[in-house]
Amino acid sequence: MQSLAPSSSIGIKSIMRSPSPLPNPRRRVNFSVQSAARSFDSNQSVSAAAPPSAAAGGFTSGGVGKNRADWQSSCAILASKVVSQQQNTEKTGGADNITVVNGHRTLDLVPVVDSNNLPKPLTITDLSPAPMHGAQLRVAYQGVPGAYSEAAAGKAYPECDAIPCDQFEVAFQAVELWIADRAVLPVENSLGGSIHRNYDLLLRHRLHIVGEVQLPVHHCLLALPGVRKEYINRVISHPQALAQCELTLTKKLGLNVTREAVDDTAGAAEFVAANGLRDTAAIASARAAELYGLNILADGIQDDSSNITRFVMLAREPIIPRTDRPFKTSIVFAHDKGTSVLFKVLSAFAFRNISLTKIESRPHRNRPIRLVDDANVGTAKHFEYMFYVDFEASMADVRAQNALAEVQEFTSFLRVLGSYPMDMTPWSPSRDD
Ligand SMILES: O=C(O)C(=O)C[C@]1(C(=O)O)C=C[C@@H](O)C=C1
Repeated sequence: MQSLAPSSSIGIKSIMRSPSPLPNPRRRVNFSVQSAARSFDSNQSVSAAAPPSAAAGGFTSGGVGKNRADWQSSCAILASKVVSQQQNTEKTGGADNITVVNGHRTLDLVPVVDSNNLPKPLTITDLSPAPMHGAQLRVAYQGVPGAYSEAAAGKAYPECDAIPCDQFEVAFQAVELWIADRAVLPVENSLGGSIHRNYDLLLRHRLHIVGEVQLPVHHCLLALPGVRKEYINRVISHPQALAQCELTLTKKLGLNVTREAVDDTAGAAEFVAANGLRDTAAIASARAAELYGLNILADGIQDDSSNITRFVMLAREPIIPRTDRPFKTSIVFAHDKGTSVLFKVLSAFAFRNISLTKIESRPHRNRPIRLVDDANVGTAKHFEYMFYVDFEASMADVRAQNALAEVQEFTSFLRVLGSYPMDMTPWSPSRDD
């Protein structure tokens, strides 16, 4: 269900799903482990790697989302229905197909969109029963069909059965509970920056990063057939997508209208279609336009042609790191003596000529603030952080092992989130630019 929520601090109103009910009791899962690869954590525990076949995760060819009907029936997915919204649209009394939108008369060409055939996102309440295991790799993503995350799942695992989830958290849990085999989740965008929620969830859950994919994100402005740009008084989409198109919307398209945030881009398209909103446009993919029967009013509306989102692939077990192709390793660490450790950690990589590709810091939830003196008396001195670092080396590389051994001496907490093949796909700008 969706309902209107108050404006966010950046002045974008959110259309959010109502709070999900509590999860069903979890099923405990057991799985065999092998001892080929190690991952460090704060307790110096060792977790094991999957065999290479599972590790590779199936980079095969084909389409996304086959056997959706099977998936739906076996999981009894709850349909998340959108609440009809009061529209700013008035129908003329007599003429059958004429609609007046914002004072403009237009032919009413609203198509009958039957999105019932599309898989509905998993919700937290769907997470108890594991469905029958088919041959295809089941890949959880956040959003509804037509979301960029679905495209990323298809790029990562071309033959996969893509499973929509209504929240990132649900995608994590779907893998943990064996409902899905992998999750593909966005972590950063070249224009909008990091998707912090997923950094926090990576720490809270015990999944391993087993790969990455970079997806060029090509946004379109979508509206119901017959609706023209002049009729639009609201644009809705995922907050990242709104941010990625802000300049184009205002400067190029002159759309100085209300923005509202929704859970994902394709969900915005579905919302416009399902509610017959003739005064609202959605920012989403061309595939979403096709799936929900919308027209593309403008194509390639991202502010920069190099609009790329990086997704990570998550699995229950790590892969065996290799050195015969470029690998990346992601770690997270903290130190109970504050941030001064950062320099030492970074130098452990610099001395070994290991390039860093990303540094991110997040608040340390268990220890948010550091106090002035050891007796814990006095005013707050500074915030405490968890640091996330990605570096260009495999855990099978001795340089990386030595660097991490050194890092472990400086830090009070260290966890390897994953060591995985880098996405080396050559990048080219979006179609129109
Ligand atoms: O809304 C979608 O379609 C998504 O897949 C989510 C998401 C994101 O979280 O950043 C992914 C890629 C784009 O950058 C915009 C939105």
